Amino acid sequence: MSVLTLDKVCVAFDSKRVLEDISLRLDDGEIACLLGPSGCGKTTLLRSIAGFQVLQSGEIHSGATVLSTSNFTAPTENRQIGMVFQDFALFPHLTIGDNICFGIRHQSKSDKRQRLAELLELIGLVGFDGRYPHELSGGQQQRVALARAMASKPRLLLLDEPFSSMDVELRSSLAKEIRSILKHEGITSVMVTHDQHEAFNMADRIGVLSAGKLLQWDDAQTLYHQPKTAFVAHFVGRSDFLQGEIVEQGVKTALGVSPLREQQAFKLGQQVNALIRPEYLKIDKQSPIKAALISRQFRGGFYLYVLRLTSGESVQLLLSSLMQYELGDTVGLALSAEHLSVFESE
Ligand SMILES: Nc1ncnc2c1ncn2[C@@H]1O[C@H](COP(=O)(O)OP(=O)(O)OP(=O)(O)O)[C@@H](O)[C@H]1O
Repeated sequence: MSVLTLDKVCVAFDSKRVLEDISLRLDDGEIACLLGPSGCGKTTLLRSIAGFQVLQSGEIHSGATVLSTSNFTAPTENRQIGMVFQDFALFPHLTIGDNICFGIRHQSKSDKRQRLAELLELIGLVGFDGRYPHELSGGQQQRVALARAMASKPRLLLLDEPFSSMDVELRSSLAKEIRSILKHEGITSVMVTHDQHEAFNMADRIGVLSAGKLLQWDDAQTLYHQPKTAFVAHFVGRSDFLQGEIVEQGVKTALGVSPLREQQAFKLGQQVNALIRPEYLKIDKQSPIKAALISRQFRGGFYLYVLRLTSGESVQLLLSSLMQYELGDTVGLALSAEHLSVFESE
C-alpha cells in the first residue's frame, strides 16, 4: 500500500519554481533517499511532505488521506510524521530516556517504560537512559534522535541529512544500522542526503533531483546501470562519456562497436554520448584498442587509472593494487560490458 504519493507537486518562492511536477510513490516500509546537487530542491521537497511548505499545485496523499493541495495543507502534527534533523536537536537538559519519550510523554507510565526499553534495545543503548546528551558520542546522539522520532510509531519518518556532521566511517556504519532499525520497525522513511554511498547503503528507492525536477526514481542498481539521463549517469558513480555514432549493431565509439542497452529511439548515423563506467573495461593484451596510462591514484585495495585513447578521449579504470602499471605504459583495452547506455549529444 502507498504510504506516500506525490502527484505533480510544484512549489514556488516568489513566482520562482523550485519544484516542478514531482510525482512519486512510496510503499509501506520502504526507505527512500533524495539525492542531488546543492540547491536542487531536496529540503523543499521534504518540507512539503512535512507540511511546512504550501504547494503551488499538485497533491500529496498518504493512502486515501489528502495531506496537501494548492489550497489545503494538513498541519504537521496531524500527519503522523516523525522527523530527524542533522543537528540531532536533542533537549540538553533532559535525560536520554526523557528525550526518547518526549513525543509520547502523555502516554501511561507503563506504556512509556515498555516503548523506551524496546527502543533502547533497538538502538544498542540499553542502560544509557539516565545519561544526558552531552555524555554521548555523536553517533549515539543520532541514534537517540532516531529513537525519539520513532517513539510514537509514525506512519512516515523524514530525515534531513542526519549524518552530515559525522566522519565518513561513522556515516557508513550508522547508515547501515539505521536502515536495519527502520526495517525492523517497518517505518516508511524519506531521507535527504548529499552522499550517494549513503543512499546506496540505505535506500530501497533513490530519487535524483536536478533544478527542481525528479529525473529518476528507482532502486540503486537500476539508477547506476540504467540511468535515464546523462545527468543521472554522471551524478551517480564514476563515469566517462565517449563520442559515439549509432550504427546497425549498436554504437560505435573509440572502444569499438557495442550493442545498445535497450531499444532506444536513436537514428542510424546519429551522434551520441556513450556511458563508460570503470568496471566496463579490462586490460587485454590481445586487444587492438590501445590506450596510454596518464594518471594513477592509489586507493588502498585498488588503483584508479586514467587512460588516454587514440581518439584523445580518456576513460577511468579500476585495477587491484596488487598489480601495478607505470605511467606512460601502453596497454590493450577491451570492453567487458555487454551493452552501453547512450545519450543524445548536447
Ligand atoms: N524560503 C525560501 N525562500 C526563497 N527561496 C528559497 C527558500 N527556501 C529555498 N529556496 C530556494 O529553493 C531552491 C531549493 O532549495 P533547497 O533548500 O530545497 O535545496 P537543497 O537541494 O536542499 O539544497 P542543499 O543541498 O544545499 O541543502 C534553492 O534555489 C533555494 O535558494
